[in-house]
This record gives sequence, structure tokens and C-alpha cells, in this order.
Amino acid sequence: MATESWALAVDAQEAAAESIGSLQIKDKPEENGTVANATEPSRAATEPSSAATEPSSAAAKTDVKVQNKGTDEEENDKDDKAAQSLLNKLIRNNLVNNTNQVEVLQKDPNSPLYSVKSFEELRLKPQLLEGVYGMGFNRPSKIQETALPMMLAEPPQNLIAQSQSGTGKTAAFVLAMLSHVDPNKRYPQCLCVSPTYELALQTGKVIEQMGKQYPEVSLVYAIRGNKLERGVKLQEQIVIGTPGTMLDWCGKFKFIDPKKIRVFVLDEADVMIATQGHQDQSIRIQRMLPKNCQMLLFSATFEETVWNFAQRIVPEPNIIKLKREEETLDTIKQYYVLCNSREEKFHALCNLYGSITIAQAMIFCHTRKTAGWLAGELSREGHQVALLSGEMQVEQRAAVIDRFREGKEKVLVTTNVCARGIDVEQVSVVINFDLPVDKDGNPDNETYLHRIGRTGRFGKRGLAINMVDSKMSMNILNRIQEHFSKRIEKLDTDDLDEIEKISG
Ligand SMILES: Nc1ncnc2c1ncn2[C@@H]1O[C@H](COP(=O)(O)OP(=O)(O)OP(=O)(O)O)[C@@H](O)[C@H]1O
Repeated sequence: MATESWALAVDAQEAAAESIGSLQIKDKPEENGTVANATEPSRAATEPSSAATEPSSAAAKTDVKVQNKGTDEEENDKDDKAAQSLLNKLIRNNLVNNTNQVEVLQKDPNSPLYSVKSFEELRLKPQLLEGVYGMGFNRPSKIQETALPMMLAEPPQNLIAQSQSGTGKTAAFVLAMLSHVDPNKRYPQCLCVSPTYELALQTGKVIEQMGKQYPEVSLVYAIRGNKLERGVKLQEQIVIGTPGTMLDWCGKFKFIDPKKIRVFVLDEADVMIATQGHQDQSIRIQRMLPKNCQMLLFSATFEETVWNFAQRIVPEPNIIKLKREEETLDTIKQYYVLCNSREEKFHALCNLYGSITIAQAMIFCHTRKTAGWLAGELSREGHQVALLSGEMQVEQRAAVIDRFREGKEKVLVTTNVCARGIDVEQVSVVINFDLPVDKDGNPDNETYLHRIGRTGRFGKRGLAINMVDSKMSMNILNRIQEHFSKRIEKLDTDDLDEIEKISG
């Protein structure tokens, strides 16, 4: 997106000197008490959790190792979209609220449109219904209400679905895959492609959770590093992986017979097309599948490139869209503080500190370097702050955000790129230590709104403070003010009475 590009470019530059692979999941922080993710695929592959059925042959013996990331092209794809998506998955533990209406475009406009308000209405297998409730889902999400009946219909219907992250897409297609497999047939019947190893793993975890009461169904990960012996025929019913490996497994190695596939899922289409080669590989997989195979494609955004790709993957689709909830500045009090230098901005921030930490605050900087510097200075002043920075691994970032959400830290210093898409509902103070600008130095209104805006539902009052340290930034501030037709008032941070006024 153009608006991100300046900050992205800065981040990319700053990252250039660092080792590649910082976005890979390595060992999870120990305090989480969780196992390293990298060992998960082998467990999934070796333990189909079925006592009754035999573990699959070679796949069962395969110890999945995440290879040296520096040499693996697919794993190395250091793409911000994929990282953002993973971060969202890692920190999200419930549905995002969305009050918009679902838009539906049916392949056959004359056929009745079913929508369900309960999981019972779907006539799921009892063990799957148990799995769904076991995950704490009481009723289908907005997108699931319409998508699930379509996906579970007979004969199977193709679907293209677009809705923002956290609206229940993954859970929906996982349920569809689990519903469609025949547990008695010991060969792959569902393929699911994801843009990265880490994203595939997250989906795999949902399959494992939802299929907990359905041990006859097992899954295997088609990812680099999961090397199978030649001649092996997979026995797992669900294969989830990245397009390159999946293509090799279907074509070159014939571990999978593509003609037996009944459901093909392409997840995160918008992230997928950002990676070179993934589009072609996905299309090549799709072409190997039988005509009656159900094709499902999901995306968080729907720009034209995604749409073109979607149409090549999914013939005769039903289309479901759920628009993002609009953000507004209506309930936000906006201020600016006039300073002459970075140090003065820091000083002003320290004056404000007592007031802003009544609630939780996020402080945005333009670059990692400034964010790092600021977090360091604040700590030296004895303030407890958390830093979210681009050089952290995604899992580390998720841990920082989790701590912040739990209120263990009151202040989070971050760069825009890092924080994009993160909803921390309880944050009521946002400080723009640097104003958001695009690569040409123009105000980045979209990012401004995204940082401080609130969605209708969580229309809580908020406070935004903008640090201005030059004529140029004053000009940007004025333009932002004009753009939104919302007044941004001046605040004197040396005046204690004024500070008290804003925090009240
Ligand atoms: N019907 C439901 N009821 C309650 N929670 C749900 C329901 N469906 C999904 N969730 C939960 O909501 C969160 C988001 O769901 P899900 O991951 O399926 O969304 P998504 O649109 O695929 O987003 P992402 O791409 O970020 O994963 C998850 O924590 C999931 O467990």
C-alpha cells in the first residue's frame, strides 16, 4: 500500500544489515510454557492421534526440521504482509466485531440463500460439533453464517470470501475440510495452501483443535524441510502447506494423487500473490485437481490483483464479502505539542507521562531507530515501557503485544509498520512522536486515522497527542486537520493544569 511505503522502505533499509530470517518462528519464549513450533509438524505427522488406525508410513517417520533458513527460498520470503498476518493470528483470541452486512453474490442467483444462526443447523458430525463447542464457539460468526451452508452444501459449491483478519474465515474452511473428508479413506482428500510455513502451521493448529474429537482424521504438512522418501503415498486425509512444496508433492514426487482431492483451499490470497512464484504454483496445483473438486479461496483484502487471481483459482464462484468496520475520529480528543527538537519532544512526553499512564498508551515513531532510542530513554527515566520493533521475530512481537494487552506494560513504543493492523482495544491514548507521512513527505491520513481512530462499536473516548518539531511537521498537522475537518488543539506540556484537563 502506498501509504505504508515510506515507513516500509525505512524499515527495509534498517533491516538490510541484519540477518535474514528474523521473521521466522524459532524457539518460542520459554516463559510462555509452550513448545517450539518447529517441532509441531512432525508431531502432527507422526501422531494422527488415532489409536485405531495405523500411523502413516514415511510421513510418520519424517522428522520435520526447519532447515537452515538462510538457504531456503520459500522460508526466506521476508514479506511484511505475511508477518503482519501471522502476528494477527498469534495475538487474536476472539472474533473482531463487525456491524456491516455481508454481501453475497451467488453463482446461481435463483437458488435460495441459506444462512444459519447456530452450528446445530449445519448438521455437522457430532464429533465436529463437539470440536466447535470445545473451542468456545457458541454461534457462527457473521461470515460463517453464510459461508458455512455454502461450503457444506451438496453438491459442493465454490467460494471466494473476503473479510478482514479475525472474522472467522480460517475456522470456517477448517470446518468445511473436516466435514468433507472420509476418515475411512487413507489418502489425501483436502489440500490447503498458505503463503508461508508459519501461516500453514497456524491453520494446522486450528485443524488439530477442531478435529480433537475426530482422531481418525490426520494431517500432514507439505513444507520445505519435511522430506519424504521417494515412492511414499501419503495416508493423511488433509495436507496443508506452501504452494511450492505442495506442487512438488502432487506433481514431481507423486506423494499425493491430485485426482482424489475433494476440497482445495487457498488461504490468504492477498498475501500469497505478494510472493513471487506462489501464484503460478497455486494455479498449477489447481489444474491438476478434478473438475468436481470444491475450490475455496480466502483473502483479507480484495484489490484487483487478488480478484484476478481468485477467478483463475475458483471457477463459477459464489462470492461473499464483509467490509471492514469504518474508523472514526468523532470520539477522539486531538492535541498537538510544539517542540524544537527530538529531545524537546522527549521532555514533553515525560511531562505527559503521569497522565497518559492512567490508561494505556501507544507511542508511534517513524523508524525503528527512533523507537529504540525513545524506549531506551524512557526506561532510563525509570518508566516501564515495552518496545515493538521490526527486528523482532513475529513470536516475540506477539509476546510483547500480549503483555501489553494484559496490562503488564502501560506504554508501548512502536513503529507504524509493526503496529499496523493491531487492535488493542483498551488503548485510549495515542502519541504520534512522529507524524505519519508517506514517502513524498505528504501527510498519511489513512495511517493517522488507523492509529487513533476507533470503530463504531468500540466508540470509547480517546486521546491523541501529536508532537510537532518543525515547520514541516506543523504543515503536515494542518493538512491532517483539514483533511478530517476536525480541530487539533494546542497543548502546553509545561502547564500542569492543562495536562490535568486533557486526562480528565
Ligand atoms: N464462531 C466463532 N465464535 C467465536 N470465536 C470464533 C468463531 N470463529 C472463529 N473464532 C475465533 O476468532 C478468531 C478469529 O478467527 P479466524 O482465525 O478463523 O479468523 P480469520 O478471518 O481466518 O482471521 P485470520 O486470517 O487472522 O486468522 C480466532 O481466535 C477463532 O478461534
